[in-house]
Parts: sequence; C-alpha cells; structure tokens
Amino acid sequence: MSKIIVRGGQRLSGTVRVHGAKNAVLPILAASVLASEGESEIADVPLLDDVLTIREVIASLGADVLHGEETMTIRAQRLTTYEPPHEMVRKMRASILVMGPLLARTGRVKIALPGGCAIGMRAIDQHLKGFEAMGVEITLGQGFIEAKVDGRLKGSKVYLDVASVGATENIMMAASLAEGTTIIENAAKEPEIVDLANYLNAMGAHVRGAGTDTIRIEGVESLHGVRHTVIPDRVEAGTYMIAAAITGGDVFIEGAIADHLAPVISKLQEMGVTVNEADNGLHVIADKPLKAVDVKTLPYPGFPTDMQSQMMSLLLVSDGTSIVTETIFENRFMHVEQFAKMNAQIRVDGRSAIVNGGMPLTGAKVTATDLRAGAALICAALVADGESEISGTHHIDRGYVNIAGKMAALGADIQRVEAVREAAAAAAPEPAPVAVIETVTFKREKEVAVRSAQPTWA
Ligand SMILES: CC(=O)N[C@H]1[C@@H](OP(=O)(O)OP(=O)(O)OC[C@H]2O[C@@H](n3ccc(=O)[nH]c3=O)[C@H](O)[C@@H]2O)O[C@H](CO)[C@@H](O)[C@@H]1O
Ligand SMILES: C=C(OP(=O)(O)O)C(=O)O
Repeated sequence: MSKIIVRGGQRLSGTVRVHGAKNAVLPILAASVLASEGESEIADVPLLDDVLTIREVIASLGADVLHGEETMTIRAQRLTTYEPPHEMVRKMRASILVMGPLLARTGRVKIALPGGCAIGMRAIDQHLKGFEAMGVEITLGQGFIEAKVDGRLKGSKVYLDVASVGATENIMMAASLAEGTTIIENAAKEPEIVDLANYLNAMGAHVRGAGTDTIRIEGVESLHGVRHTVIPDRVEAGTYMIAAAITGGDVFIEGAIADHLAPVISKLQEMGVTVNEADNGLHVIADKPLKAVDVKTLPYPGFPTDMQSQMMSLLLVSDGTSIVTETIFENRFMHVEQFAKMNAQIRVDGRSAIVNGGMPLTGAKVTATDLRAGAALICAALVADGESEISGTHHIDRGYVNIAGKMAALGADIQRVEAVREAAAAAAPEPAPVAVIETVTFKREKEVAVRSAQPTWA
C-alpha cells in the first residue's frame, strides 16, 4: 500500500520527458504474437503495471519475452496455449487485445472477460461482432469467452456501431492474417491505431487507411518480427501540460507531439495558457489568470476522455463556470466526489459536470478512483492550500511512470510513501504499526530483464 503526499503551492518549471504511450504499447505487444518468424524488438516501452501484465499474458501463451530497461524483445514462433490465465486477463481491460492475434495464429481462444477501471460498462460486443463476421464461432461462458474458427479467418466488411479503439485494433490484428480483404467502417482514428498499423505493416501486413474512419486490410499468410519504437504518450504529456498550467508554471514537455494533442492545446490556449510548438516537444507557459471553458469528450480527434479529469482540475482554478460533458464512458465522474473533499464546487447532472471555478482548494485525504482520476487529484493537490494525501496509487501505476519523481524534478513538493507492515508486528492480533519509508522513486524502476520460463532462443 502506498500514498502520494503533495504540499501545494510550488510553481513547476523545467523539462519533463514523455514515455512511450501505454495505449500504443499494449496493442503492439499483443500484436507481436502474430509473428511466426523472427523477433520483434519494441523500443520506448514504459515500465507500467499494465505493461507488466501484458508481458505476463504474452509469455503465458508460450512467447519468449526479454524485458530490457525500455525495450521488450518477443519471439512468438511457438505458441503453446490459446488460453491465457484468467486471473492475469482479469487484471486489465487491454488483455482482450490478445484475442484477435490468438484467433489469427491458432484459430482458437479461451479468455476471461477483462477487468480494468470502473469507468463504465465497457462492452466488447463490437470486437465479437467483427470476429463473427470473419467466420468465428463464439460461445459465452460464466465470466469467459470461447471462440474458434475452422481454418483461416475470412476477410469481411465490418461496420462498428461505436468507433471503439479496442475493437478496431483487435479486428485489424486478426484481419492481418485472414484470407482476403477486411474493411472496417466507422473505425477509431486515434494515433495509437496508426502506430499499431505501422507496426503491423512493418511486420509484412497490408493495412491501409489507419487514422481515417475506413481501414482496409488485405490478409497475408504470415508475419515476421521487426523493430518498432512506440509513439510518445499523449495522455501523459497532456497531464504534465495541465500540471504546468495549474501551477502557473513554465514547463517543456519533451517528446509531446502537437498533432496528437490538438484539442488539449486549443482548450488550454482558450483558457489563456501559452503553448508553443518546438521540434521535439511543447513549451507550456501559464502567466495569466485562467478563463473557464466548456469541454466535451469525443473520439479522436475530439477532446480525449483520458484527459477529462485532469482538465477538470484546471477548470477548478479558472475564473467562471465551466461545463464538462463526458460522452465516451458513463461512469467517468468518480473524481468529482474526491475533488469535493478539497473544497471544489462541482454539480453532476447526467453526463455533464458543472464546475464552479475559482474557489480556493484545500489539501485533503483523497482516493484515486481510477487511473486518470489519480493524476487529476495530484494536479489539484499541486495548488491546494496545505497537504494532500492520495491513496489508490495502484491505479496511477497502471499508466504513469514515476509521476511523483517527475513532478518533484519540476519543483513540486511531492513524495511517494510506501507503508509496510513489519513482519513481527503483522502477526500480532492488534492492528500492526505502520512504518513509513519516504521515497520519490517508482518502486519497480530498477526491474529489468525478465525472461519467460524456458527461452527457446539463445
Ligand atoms: C488500452 C486503451 O487503449 N485504452 C483506451 C481505449 O479503451 P477501449 O479500447 O476499451 O475503449 P473503446 O473505444 O473500446 O470504448 C469506447 C466506448 O465504446 C463502448 N464500446 C466499446 C467496445 C465495444 O465492443 N462496445 C462498446 O459499446 C465502451 O463501453 C465505451 O463506452 O480507448 C478509450 C477511449 O478513447 C480510452 O479511454 C482508453 O484509455
Ligand atoms: C481508461 C484508460 O485505460 P484502460 O482502457 O486501459 O482502462 C486510460 O488510459 O485512461
């Protein structure tokens, strides 16, 4: 159990480097299983809990995985099972992304219904609809799905009822090894879809149109491993942009790609924040009072739902009233209750939250209810009066590498504390005393080089 302690009032300045994108690396690592020849070396792999989970999932399928400092090397010539361990899959929503690659490689998959943040229903009907169109027979069990296809997957036309990121990725991966052509209509257009398509094409696939709403995939007989560098994380970059803006700071976000962040940049500019584009990043300067703006989340290129809570933290310190409308997930306002503990005035009305900005925030004990809510609470705590204590850090660890260390390097007064029960005391009947060890480094930062049980390559 750990907590992040923040004492508000420090202005952030300096440079922060953005890591590889969580939402790009997860499908790319799942796709590495498609290669029946050679090895893939994936670079700029962020050391996140979700990455460790997908690593275990692909290793459990029989792939050899070598995890370096910021790279992962995968050989997937021989897959030994079509059933990843259910408890691993349940840890993370994105585990469902091995379904398409497994169907394409082995013609079968048995997989638990995936877990993840409680931000909404998060159905997978569009993934399944796509697979069924490709000739897959699907059986729903108690908490799991079993799917199989006779022979190869068949290319097909698939219209997605919602432009789902995961369904687009899963179908794209399966279709890469299908017989014939697959056309995905109303496809998701996120930069992570384009990154996955680039990786697949480098592996020998024929994917055209990624980044538009129609993607055409001509299936090939086999794919091979390649080296690929993951795109920078636009949500991590956006989070540091908000942290800079909320503290009246001056921060260079190294690696941030302006095109990927267009709606976030334009909202910040509307609010009075200066955002300058440079060759290798974005310079954020906040030296004026902030104005309230309305924000509505939409599929890319609209305002990202993954930045909604962080943006709400900024609106809390802006002059005037803002309306934040969440259209992607039906339960993504859990942070509102936590912000309220910090004296925020927000009223939720259905899918909208009305934010009464400009009220002074006070430090409080709050809980990260999901990944981005955790980041948003840190942002709010940076300007709150006094000390805030943020628990539920396991959510934050899914998506941010060393957030406390990175913010501290920019001048924030922030520490991560690990609470450990001493062994002898833990055995006692009374509640055990808690020893608190101060640290600002991410607890798994030094973890490197993990190989699956029996590597089949030298
Ligand atoms: C690992 C990853 O990349 N996660 C991202 C991905 O999640 P994920 O791929 O899960 O998100 P989707 O785009 O699939 O979901 C968007 C909406 O569509 C609905 N839906 C989805 C699939 C389906 O078969 N049926 C259905 O109804 C979902 O319930 C949700 O309301 O995109 C989300 C939307 O940008 C982001 O917030 C997540 O950070
Ligand atoms: C919701 C998110 O991720 P996931 O889809 O992995 O739960 C996120 O990254 O904010």
